[in-house]
Amino acid sequence: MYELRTPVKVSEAVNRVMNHKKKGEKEFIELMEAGDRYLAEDIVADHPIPPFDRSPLDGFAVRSEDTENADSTHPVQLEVVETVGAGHVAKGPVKPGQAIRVMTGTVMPDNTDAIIMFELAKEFTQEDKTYIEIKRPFKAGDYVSKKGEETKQGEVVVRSGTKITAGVIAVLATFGYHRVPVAKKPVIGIYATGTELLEIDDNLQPGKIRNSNAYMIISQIRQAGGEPKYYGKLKDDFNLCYNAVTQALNEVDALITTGGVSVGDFDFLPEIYNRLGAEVLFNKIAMRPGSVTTVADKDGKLLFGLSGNPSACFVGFELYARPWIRSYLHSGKPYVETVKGKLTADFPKPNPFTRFIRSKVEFKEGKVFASPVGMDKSQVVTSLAYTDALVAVPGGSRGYKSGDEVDILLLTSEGSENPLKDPAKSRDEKL
Ligand SMILES: Nc1nc2c(c(=O)[nH]1)N[C@H]1C(S)=C(S)[C@@H](COP(=O)(O)OP(=O)(O)OC[C@H]3O[C@@H](n4cnc5c(N)ncnc54)[C@H](O)[C@@H]3O)O[C@H]1N2
Ligand code: MOO
Ligand SMILES: [Mg+2]
Repeated sequence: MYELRTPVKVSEAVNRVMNHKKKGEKEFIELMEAGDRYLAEDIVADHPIPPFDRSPLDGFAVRSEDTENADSTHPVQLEVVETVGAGHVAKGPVKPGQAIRVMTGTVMPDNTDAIIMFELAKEFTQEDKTYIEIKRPFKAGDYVSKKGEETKQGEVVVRSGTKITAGVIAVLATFGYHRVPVAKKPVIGIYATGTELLEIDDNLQPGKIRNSNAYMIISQIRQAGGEPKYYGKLKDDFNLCYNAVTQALNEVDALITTGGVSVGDFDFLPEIYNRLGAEVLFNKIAMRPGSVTTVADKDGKLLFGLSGNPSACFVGFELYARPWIRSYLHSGKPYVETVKGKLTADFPKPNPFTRFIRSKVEFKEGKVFASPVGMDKSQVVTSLAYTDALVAVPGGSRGYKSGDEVDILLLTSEGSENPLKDPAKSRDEKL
């Protein structure tokens, strides 16, 4: 006899998982290794940017008051007394009637307050001295890049929980972070269960299939920012599975299993959670695929029991494991980002439960479009190759037509601060 399970809504299942979220510790790593990690501290400017008044152009640094009366009929001539490149500091202060030739990035010489770009100054030589002629006045501050105009000292420039992109790396380097405070990656164990599973280099045999889920999950964990620890595959044998799960739990921050979580005679995960005394957060979700997704907590460690069906396994990971991993990484945007967009094809199947249709997203002329990819069944693996979005359609709907507005979950976006909502029925379906 199998137990009757009570399905929870998708949003409720996400909530229950996130009620058990944990924040990873902080660790310091080399800047060169920090790409795609998550900041574990606010980055505060310990100096202004720019750190000094500087020239944003190749030109001449002048005292603006010397140019006050310049016009095309009464040009002003200034003697060029020095040439300074970026990285150098002018030797002396500029006296009335003098100018200094400076390159882009050079600190403003003392007494100068304006920059005249090369193109606006006529240069000439007279008796071994160089002069410039200017035919218009310049104001104090003209073309000067002011100290702190970009960032003031003490400003928070990047918030803790931000994913470290190339741009963040530039900021970290600017402020001298050769060691970067990042959130420690959660170690996520993976076990694939199923007597039918072959290694990927095995030839097919009657009744057997290759284990694709484990490798898919490893990749999903990496993309979410976690550290996968692959333990291999297990035959459907209760004691073998129970011991393996118990052992692995000692070594990981969370454990993902695939398969064996439904109501079949050889689906042992439910009894394993029971025997472990784990708190089962839910064991049925009102969604397809992935209705059997089960999550349990054993002494503060989460066990994600993902379905054996590849598409159900994929979706279960994205909806429940990914936000947990992202919040472990301190991400301020742990949830999957949802946008409104249009379906590009009919999806005539009625939906008793919320359905996540594997899709490919496109942005055209400022609008978002999602095209379902391939067969929409839990068992399917090949359509996953083209999936970068999920179209969420609500339970109880009659099916959808091309052009209908739907919720689109963007799997390659950094994420959202807003928890995933259950998709709402369209207005005409409610009538
Ligand atoms: N009587 C019922 N039967 C089933 C129900 C139900 O409610 N009542 N739910 C169905 C749904 S929905 C799903 S989803 C599956 C879930 O099954 P399990 O999570 O227990 O997974 P398995 O039984 O172990 O395998 C299912 C399927 O997936 C293949 N598989 C398993 N592991 C892998 C892997 N690592 N790589 C690739 N493919 C894998 C396996 O061979 C099976 O074909 O249960 C339904 N049944
Ligand atoms: O629980 Mo399922 O709907 O075939 O994945
Ligand atoms: Mg099963």
